[in-house]
Amino acid sequence: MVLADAGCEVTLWGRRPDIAAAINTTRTNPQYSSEITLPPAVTATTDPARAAAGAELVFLAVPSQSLRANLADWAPLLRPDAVLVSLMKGVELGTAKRMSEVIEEVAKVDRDRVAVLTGPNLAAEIAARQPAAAVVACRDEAAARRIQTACHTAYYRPYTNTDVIGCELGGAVKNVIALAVGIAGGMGLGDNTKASLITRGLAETTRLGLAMGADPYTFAGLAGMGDLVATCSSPLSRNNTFGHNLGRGMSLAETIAATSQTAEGVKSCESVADLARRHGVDMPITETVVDIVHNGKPPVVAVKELMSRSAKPER
Ligand SMILES: NC(=O)c1ccc[n+]([C@@H]2O[C@H](COP(=O)([O-])OP(=O)(O)OC[C@H]3O[C@@H](n4cnc5c(N)ncnc54)[C@H](O)[C@@H]3O)[C@@H](O)[C@H]2O)c1
Ligand SMILES: O=P(O)(O)OC[C@H](O)CO
Repeated sequence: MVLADAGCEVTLWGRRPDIAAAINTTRTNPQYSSEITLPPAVTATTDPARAAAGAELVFLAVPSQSLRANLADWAPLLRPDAVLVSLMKGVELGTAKRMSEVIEEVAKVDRDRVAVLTGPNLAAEIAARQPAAAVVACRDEAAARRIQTACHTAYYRPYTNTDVIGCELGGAVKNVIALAVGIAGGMGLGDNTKASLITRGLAETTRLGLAMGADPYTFAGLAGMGDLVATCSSPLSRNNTFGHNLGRGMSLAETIAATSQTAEGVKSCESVADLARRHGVDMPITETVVDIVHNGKPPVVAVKELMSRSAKPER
């Protein structure tokens, strides 16, 4: 919708023939965001060759853990000069790779042709065409500007940035922090607790970013603070809601059953913790989220442990 509103011809690939047919005939997706009428410039197909044919810009928006397998099928179909844009906010399990790294590796493209679009962009609000800003990150500034133009509308304001690592980490780690904030909210804890988690969450994100070569200023921008605030304060966030359900006592199985879309932080908390260990960075909130979500640690115990860590200077 954003790309079409900005003047692009868009071909949307999806797995399910019934949904693709519904989009083409009714201009709506009956499963997600059925209240939106898609612009006429959007058509849908289940044929990846048709979606890729001639596409100068390819926006990738499948759940992060499925990117490698999906892209392996699509890569041979892409135009050799296509620019690939990741909308995904996760880190691959096992390899601890960022999505742009997976794209470079699987599609065998130079990193100047891989970009990331991120920022405080809760889908339902974008779909309602409410004003929002975003960041297009690419090592090649000219490519970032092309993408910026391709998605700039009256309600969507993208900025460019060359710090791909920082922008990607901001997007992936905020999902983990949103789980922590959601858990706190579900436990009945208030705004001091949430603000402390958000701020210390940003501190551990920045520490990891510095260790990986990111620009620390990125974390004060839309990809860092901006997305963290949106995700940690909104009931529209899947990660925040997932955490809230855990915090109010639902089991992991019940919480997964109640979640219809991807909450990236659930898997990426493990890969972010892995990345932190590989870089020798301390990420106590991320480790706590792993313990609660995957190791069955009761949230009350986890809070006590976090609060009894040794006292230290703020930075
Ligand atoms: N929804 C948002 O508000 C939002 C905003 C910004 C970024 N993102 C990021 O975009 C990415 C996708 O999120 P989403 O909200 O669209 O998630 P989603 O769960 O709605 O999945 C996206 C699409 O991928 C399809 N899909 C699921 N598993 C698949 C698989 N194995 N292979 C192929 N297709 C599959 C789904 O049917 C759906 O159409 C995530 O990394 C998320 O963090 C989401
Ligand atoms: O619904 P979430 O938690 O995946 O967050 C959506 C977007 O990433 C917010 O920018």
